[in-house]
Amino acid sequence: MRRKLAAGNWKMNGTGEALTALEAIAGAHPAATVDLLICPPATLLYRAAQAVSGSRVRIGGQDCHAANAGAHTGDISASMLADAGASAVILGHSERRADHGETDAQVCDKARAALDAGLIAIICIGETLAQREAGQTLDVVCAQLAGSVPDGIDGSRVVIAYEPVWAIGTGLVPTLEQIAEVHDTLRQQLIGRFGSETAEAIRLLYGGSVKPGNAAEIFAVSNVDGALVGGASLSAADFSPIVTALEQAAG
Ligand SMILES: O=C[C@H](O)COP(=O)(O)O
Repeated sequence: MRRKLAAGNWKMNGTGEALTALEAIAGAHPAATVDLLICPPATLLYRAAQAVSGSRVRIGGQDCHAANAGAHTGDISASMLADAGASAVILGHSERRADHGETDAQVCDKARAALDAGLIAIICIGETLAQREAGQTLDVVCAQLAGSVPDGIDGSRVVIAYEPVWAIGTGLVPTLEQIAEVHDTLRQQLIGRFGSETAEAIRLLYGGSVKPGNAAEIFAVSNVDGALVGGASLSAADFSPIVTALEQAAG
């Protein structure tokens, strides 16, 4: 049985005072029945990990380099994230694919490095609006899935986040039928590649304008195992009701 996951991606938001929000999130769910993860900027990782120590909240990074160490100015390796207190890392977010030209092959290499460092790899995929309107959604996400997920994985340590690019930060959300179509297709693709046991252990998150007002209906969709939340993860007032909705969906 997959354990549901509410993950927050703070993106390039937050300095020291944001730890107050993190502590509020942790304090709101002292006995959470779902997994909770917040991914702050790298500058806050260590302090964030200290701040949630002893709580149900875990801390994650937003990217890592594929190499373990070396001459890569400005980059951070997966083992460095782990050393700072992270237990997971987001990889291949559409903002990194767009801003830094990350390819599926690079995301795959990063995921392998993350898994080797003992982190959970949260691999993001999703279509643009133009691709959606051209009827290419399933082809696009299946190609990203095939290219971004390494071979030989432990399914329990891999998370796929389906994030339609056009739904991120826009307030636009796919219909529940559209979410179900993609998530069901992803599950079938994973079963075909890895077999049922591994594929059924992989959690599939939906991301893109998840808010307290739409979380419950999204969490009721088949093969939705949680959410990757951007803007609404920046405050306990917004994130906490999403966590509660996920706990209710978990039963
Ligand atoms: O990683 C998170 C996503 O990009 C979603 O962001 P959002 O909830 O602000 O739309």
